[in-house]
Amino acid sequence: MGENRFIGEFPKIGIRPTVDGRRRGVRESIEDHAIGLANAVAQFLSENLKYSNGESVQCVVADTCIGGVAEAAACAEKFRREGVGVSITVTPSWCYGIETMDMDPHIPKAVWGFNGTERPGAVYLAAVLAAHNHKGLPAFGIYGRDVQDLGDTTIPGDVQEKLLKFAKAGLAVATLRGKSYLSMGSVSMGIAGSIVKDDFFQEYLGMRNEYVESVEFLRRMELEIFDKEEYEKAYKWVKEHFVFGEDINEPKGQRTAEQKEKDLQTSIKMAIIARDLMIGNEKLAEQGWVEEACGHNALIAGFQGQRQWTDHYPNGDFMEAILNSSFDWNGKRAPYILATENDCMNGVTMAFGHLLTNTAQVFADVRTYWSPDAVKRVTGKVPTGKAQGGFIHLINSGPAALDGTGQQKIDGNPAIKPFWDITDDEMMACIKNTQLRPGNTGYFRGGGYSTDFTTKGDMPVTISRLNYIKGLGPVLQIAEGYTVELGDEMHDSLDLRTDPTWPTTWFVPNLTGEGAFKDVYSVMNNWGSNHCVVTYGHVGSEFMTLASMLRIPVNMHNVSSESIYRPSAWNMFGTQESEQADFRACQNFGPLYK
Ligand SMILES: C[C@H](O)[C@@H](O)[C@@H](O)C(=O)CO
Ligand SMILES: [Mn+2]
Repeated sequence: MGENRFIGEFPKIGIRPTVDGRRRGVRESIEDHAIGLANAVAQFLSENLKYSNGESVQCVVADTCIGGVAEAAACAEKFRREGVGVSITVTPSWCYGIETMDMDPHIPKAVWGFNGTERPGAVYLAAVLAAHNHKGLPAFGIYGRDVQDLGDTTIPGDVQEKLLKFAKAGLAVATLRGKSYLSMGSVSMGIAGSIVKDDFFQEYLGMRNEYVESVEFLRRMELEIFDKEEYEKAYKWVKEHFVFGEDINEPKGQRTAEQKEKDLQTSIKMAIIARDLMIGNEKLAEQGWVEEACGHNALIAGFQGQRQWTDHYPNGDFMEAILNSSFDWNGKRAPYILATENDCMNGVTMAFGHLLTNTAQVFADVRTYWSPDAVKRVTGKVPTGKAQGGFIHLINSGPAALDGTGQQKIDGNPAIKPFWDITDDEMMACIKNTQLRPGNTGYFRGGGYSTDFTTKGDMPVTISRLNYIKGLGPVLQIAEGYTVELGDEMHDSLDLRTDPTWPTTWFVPNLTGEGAFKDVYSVMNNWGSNHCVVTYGHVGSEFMTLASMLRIPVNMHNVSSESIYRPSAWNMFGTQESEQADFRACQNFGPLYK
């Protein structure tokens, strides 16, 4: 379908059928069932999961059943050769735990112990999970709720759910590994999130850090180190399809028509150059720029922008918005992950959301909690419906994907979809509902174009954010909720008090009445930084599964306890106060790549 932008292949899922190694009767009687289960899991996962380019996820099954150490080693060797990044062990029977288990410390692991009783698959499951815990190699247990008959290779619904949750998060872990975070510029406006903690990237994510100074954009523009044909195409596309909105600057702060035209051209060139910096472009090699053609293998990047760049050159808003979207002048394609203000912690959070859902992400400032009283004081009206307890204004110039307009649909409702499910009409609707507006020249003295839109209401979304705490390391916070619409009048009076050329999302978290989710105010009050990421869907539990694989504790969430899925070892740190147990488990096992 789409391209693979990165060096190497997408990680595969390795399936390991394990059996009791006793030949002359026992092994032979269960092998077919074990292989049948392994094939069923492989088929189920490749039918239901896609890589970020839209292709089906690939599974590899071990060449033989694994009854002992020699076969476990042969399987590990095959998995290494095949580029397996995630492993799932399946069995209907008793097997020998420490002789058959997957010992690779970096590969996320799950074990499905068949719930039958003719043979003791669940006994193995318990034994092998104990072995994983004993050895500090956390694994996810999968034990179906209802007993199945010997020989049955159907995958029950509850097992399917766990397989998918595990595999999605596991593939995200394996995809991040070996990729780069590319920092374009340095720290923006004193924002701590834009201090790139290389130890965090290396030890928690298995990623490399790369750095280019923003002056590289100037060099590439001046020496025309970009595909000029592509630039012409992009320029035409932008002029033809985007609505150009009003300039809200005071007349003396407005840029001239000539400057604005130049700003638009620069903005488009910046988008092409940033993408080339991230993933390379073979067209550059044809022009003799072979080094530049290679790119930085960057799955995530950040652009400092403010202030040195934006004080003199057009802002990065168009570049950030279009790269983070699921489409551009070349048509629909996976989003590139680009954080504004070089907030790498939000950039990583965006990558989590993208890899778990294959959708575009909305990067935003967590700007304002509007209480019902404050809304009444300012507008004379009280908010109603989902917004009645107040709401949070998410708004930042730049990096909100245009998919965040909410103009795509699932079952007739506003949604954000993987690029391969987006129709041409939906793509155009995202564009038509966005205005390119001359940036606020008080902030952006070098001009540029911000992307103004308002997110459709009633979308189930999850906001999240990784924070870095000295002495503790990274922690993740999550709030599931909904986007809301306020009606034109209320929207205008609240939005116009802010930076109205920026994209706005009105958000209401789901409340539990307790702790940080006591009310909307307390969610705002407990947010750990100036930024968050909006991901389509209620996917908090997917984030939590991923965080546990990376040993990142979750310090705040409103995910129901039944849908939380973590390695079995986590229960050994306490089954009642799961938040504290998570902290202790993460601390105990330490970063995945340390
Ligand atoms: C214009 C301002 O500097 C904004 O960019 C500011 O509100 C932020 O986004 C801070 O994260
Ligand atoms: Mn910001």
